[in-house]
Amino acid sequence: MGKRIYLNAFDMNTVGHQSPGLWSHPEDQSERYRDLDYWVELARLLEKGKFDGIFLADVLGFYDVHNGSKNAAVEQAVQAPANDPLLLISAMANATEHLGFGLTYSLTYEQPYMLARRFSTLDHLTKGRIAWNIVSSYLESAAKNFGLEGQIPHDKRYDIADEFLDVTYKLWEGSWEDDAVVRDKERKVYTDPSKVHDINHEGEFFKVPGAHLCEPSPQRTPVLYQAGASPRGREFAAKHAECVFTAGPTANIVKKGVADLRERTKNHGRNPEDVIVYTVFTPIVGKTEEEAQKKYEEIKSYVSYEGALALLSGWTGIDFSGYDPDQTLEYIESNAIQSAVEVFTKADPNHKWTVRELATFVGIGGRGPVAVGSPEQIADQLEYWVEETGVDGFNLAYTLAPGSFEDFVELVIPILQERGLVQTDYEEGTYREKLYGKGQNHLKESHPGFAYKNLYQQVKGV
Ligand SMILES: Cc1cc2nc3c(=O)[nH]c(=O)nc-3n(C[C@H](O)[C@H](O)[C@H](O)COP(=O)(O)O)c2cc1C
Repeated sequence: MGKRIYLNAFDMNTVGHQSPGLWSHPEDQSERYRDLDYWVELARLLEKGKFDGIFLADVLGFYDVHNGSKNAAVEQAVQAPANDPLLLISAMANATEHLGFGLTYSLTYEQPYMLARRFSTLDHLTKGRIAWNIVSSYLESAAKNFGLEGQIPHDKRYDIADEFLDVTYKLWEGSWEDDAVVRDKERKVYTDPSKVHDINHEGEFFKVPGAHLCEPSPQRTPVLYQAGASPRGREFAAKHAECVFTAGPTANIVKKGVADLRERTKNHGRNPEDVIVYTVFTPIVGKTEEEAQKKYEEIKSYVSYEGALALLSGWTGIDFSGYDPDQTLEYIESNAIQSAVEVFTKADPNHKWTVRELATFVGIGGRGPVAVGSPEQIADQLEYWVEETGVDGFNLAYTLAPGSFEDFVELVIPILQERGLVQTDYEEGTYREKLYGKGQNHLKESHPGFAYKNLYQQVKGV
């Protein structure tokens, strides 16, 4: 058996997600995002295919950089309209037993005290199957609607994020002792108050004097996802993340990013292999290669060029409307996703991307590769990417929802299972146990959040 490949379905509570224009394809049902049954059916399908998790992305504003307007994004449904992903999870969890839920929540527009409570609640309700995709947001339009003049500068967002995480670790790990809750009906004591500690946090950005409002949940700290890819972003990921997401057009580019991340992880005193790295990948599978190619050609004809530019402009912070389609992209410092500019400029000096090429590439599945082929060919490609780049798994983007996931579960999963590359059944237990092994409900000792475990208890004992 080769190395186990981890699989996440990559989705968002919106229309079309990573493939602008494809919502208009007759087979696409992503407009059913408004319908809870749609999500419940999807969760059941993914669990049938033994996916590790569903990763729900989120943004808090319109993609309005292109042409200085939100019109293209609104018209072409470029990650808009977008509903809140959190509210889908209870229903999906109730319909499944093992699937993990990766929920994106931006910390830039949230207080740590509130966010910690949301995730503890979800960890209880999912029986320990929740993960937090830590983002600090990249859209100017979001910042303005949360009352800011504009976005907080790129690297400062990560400084704030560092302190935010410290506060949440204190709440999740340090505030309630393991045996604080006794639920003793005879003595009429639910919780021993001497075992619930105020965290007394007073930092540069946050002040949280009190105790966590929730009792300890199965995982305490949710599984931590992160996708920062700029140097500062990778530093943050190397320190905090248990699962890291990356996206790049070629194996060589992704490989460099993975090696850099693992090196940084080591520098933080963590085992580089403790970080599970996923890259974005979009499969278009047919029963035969010809069928897949036909599907691909058809899918391509539904991609929206304007929509793809709107998406790309939002990610990079660059307005492409003034560019000639044959003009090449050069590196520009940006306050949005710096790595989105970098992978298409600096990362491969031998390849200059024209705007047209970029839009065509991004139009299907965003910033990751598209693989077209028979089930065996797709399985070969996944194996190749793992071997070539050092990633541990994939965030599989869809072209048509839920058809892409149905095809994958029906056609590709059995082959991957036969090759011993993906799980044929789930481990029991929490999401963290399913990723790291039995008994691993909580953060590993080498993780910075672990230091907060029993912190206040020790202080009291001094
Ligand atoms: C696979 C993947 C998924 C992402 N999902 C989100 C998301 O849902 N919401 C968000 O605001 N940012 C998302 N991002 C962006 C990153 O979290 C991060 O903000 C971005 O890469 C900017 O950081 P950087 O400049 O350090 O790369 C995602 C990135 C990747 C690679």
